[in-house]
Amino acid sequence: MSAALRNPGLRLRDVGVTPGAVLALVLLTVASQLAFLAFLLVMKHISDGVMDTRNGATAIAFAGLYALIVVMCAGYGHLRSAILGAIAERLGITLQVEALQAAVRNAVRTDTAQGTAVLREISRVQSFFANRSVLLFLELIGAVVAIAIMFCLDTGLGLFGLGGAAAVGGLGLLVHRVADPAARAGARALSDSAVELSSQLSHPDLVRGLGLVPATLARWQHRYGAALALDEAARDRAKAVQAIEHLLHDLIQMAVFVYVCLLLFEQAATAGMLVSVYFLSGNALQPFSHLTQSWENWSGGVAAWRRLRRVMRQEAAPEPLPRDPAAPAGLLLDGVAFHPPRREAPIVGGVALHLAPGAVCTVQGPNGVGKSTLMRLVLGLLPPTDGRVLLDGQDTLRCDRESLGARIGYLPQDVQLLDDDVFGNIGRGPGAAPEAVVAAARAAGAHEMIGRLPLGYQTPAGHTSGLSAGQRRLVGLARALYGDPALLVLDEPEVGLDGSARTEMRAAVERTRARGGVVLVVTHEPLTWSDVADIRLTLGPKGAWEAQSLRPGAAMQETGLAAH
Ligand SMILES: Nc1ncnc2c1ncn2[C@@H]1O[C@H](COP(=O)(O)OP(=O)(O)OP(=O)(O)O)[C@@H](O)[C@H]1O
Repeated sequence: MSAALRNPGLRLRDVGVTPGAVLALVLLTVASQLAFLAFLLVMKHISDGVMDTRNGATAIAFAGLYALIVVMCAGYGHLRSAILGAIAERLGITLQVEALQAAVRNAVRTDTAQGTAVLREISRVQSFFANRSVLLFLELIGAVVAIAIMFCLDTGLGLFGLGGAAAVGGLGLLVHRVADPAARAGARALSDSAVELSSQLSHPDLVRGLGLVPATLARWQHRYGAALALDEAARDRAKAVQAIEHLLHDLIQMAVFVYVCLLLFEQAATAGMLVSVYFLSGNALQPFSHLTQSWENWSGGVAAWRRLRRVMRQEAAPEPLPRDPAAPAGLLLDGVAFHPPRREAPIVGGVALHLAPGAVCTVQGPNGVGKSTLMRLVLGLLPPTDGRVLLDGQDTLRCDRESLGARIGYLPQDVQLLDDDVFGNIGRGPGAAPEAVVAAARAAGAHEMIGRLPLGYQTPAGHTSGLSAGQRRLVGLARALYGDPALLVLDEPEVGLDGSARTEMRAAVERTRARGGVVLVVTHEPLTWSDVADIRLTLGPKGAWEAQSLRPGAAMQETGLAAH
């Protein structure tokens, strides 16, 4: 597809990672490091000067200074978290709508549910920003400064700091190598067992009706038990290695302490230095003990961000095209083809057909031949691999979706009603004019049925509403007819409807034709529509198609008559 893209690329700046925010984070980290160094100086002065002079007022003043520095450090930390939290929130808000649309386009284009992975990527990037790992590099700078100060104080001390950081970092890497695969396997097994159970529970009638409950539960309990054991073993292993990590950390700090004690005995150090170096070594080691985990979060966050950018670039909304003034009125299928990658033959093979205003066309063919796919191409939900579809000259793919949506009525094969009441479903959202909703319901033959519902038009219609399949179909048809659409697409509309509902539906199609709308009906029952239809489009395997005029003078493009 060569459509120009509306979204050429997602930049970090668009989601709140502005130079100002980055500068604020750097300054806050530098400020908290300086506050930490000030804290060390205070500790040194209390230990060296005040202890010797035993001046109570100075001790109280230093204690006040100490409290101030602690409060400042907490304040800096809080501000940093607030900035990161705001970035994460803005990222979610900015991306959610566009990413959801990209996910839907991806799901329609690839015919898979992989599009939803986009939403997972967003929360992965969000949690990366909300997490301290994002500050890894800034904290490492703090640790390097701490080691440099240790070197300045004493070369041996510096070597202790450097060696300790390497040892803690190395152990962290080892811990990660040992504990991480097990933790992942445990988490995956738990999530798989939950997915399995919920997929079984989404067909409760089938599971209960066929007496599958005990077998389902036994299977799930077995899987869940195994997953739980795996998860617990991984946790135990992680706890054990974490304890070793803490021990090493404490041992290194203790070794530093003993080393400075020895310097103290040789009068090469002071008591103040002893206290300060203890804290300094903690600061030097701390980022290294989380290094592997933080690095993992970094690479995971960056990879998720890259995948997100790729999908959003690939699935960007096509740039709307202006109306083609040369195109005839009605619906024009201009050599529409769909040949997905990795399929030997096309599913839709270059259909060329013009349906003038007021034409009714039935679409038929064996199961799985591509009828619904053709309807999705017509509605602009699926980008064709070749050709285009124009409704009154407007490309149905490269268009403003909202204004085109208002000109289209679509009853899919599997009617989905939204989690709203009957009124909101027919009126396609809140704020619809009541007369237009009732007119659409009457046109669909659904008004009487809705009147018999306990809450009438206010009856909830979502998937837990308890409406019967036929009732849902009638509400779906009323939604399709709402606003007198210029194009009405009905995908196997007769399924599940009784005789009188079918008669109403045919009448609705005839009324649409009479007011100049184009109607496409996918059907396995051509006889039901034979006296209403003007044109018959028959699809065959490997993209073959044939269009046939059923009435003399029915509007159809000549080239559309050729069988491929
Ligand atoms: N986006 C897509 N990518 C790849 N293959 C697709 C895509 N959409 C549909 N298909 C495949 O095209 C084939 C035709 O499916 P379609 O639902 O259009 O058939 P149909 O004629 O409507 O069938 P039925 O009469 O059973 O409803 C199926 O094998 C389907 O998996």
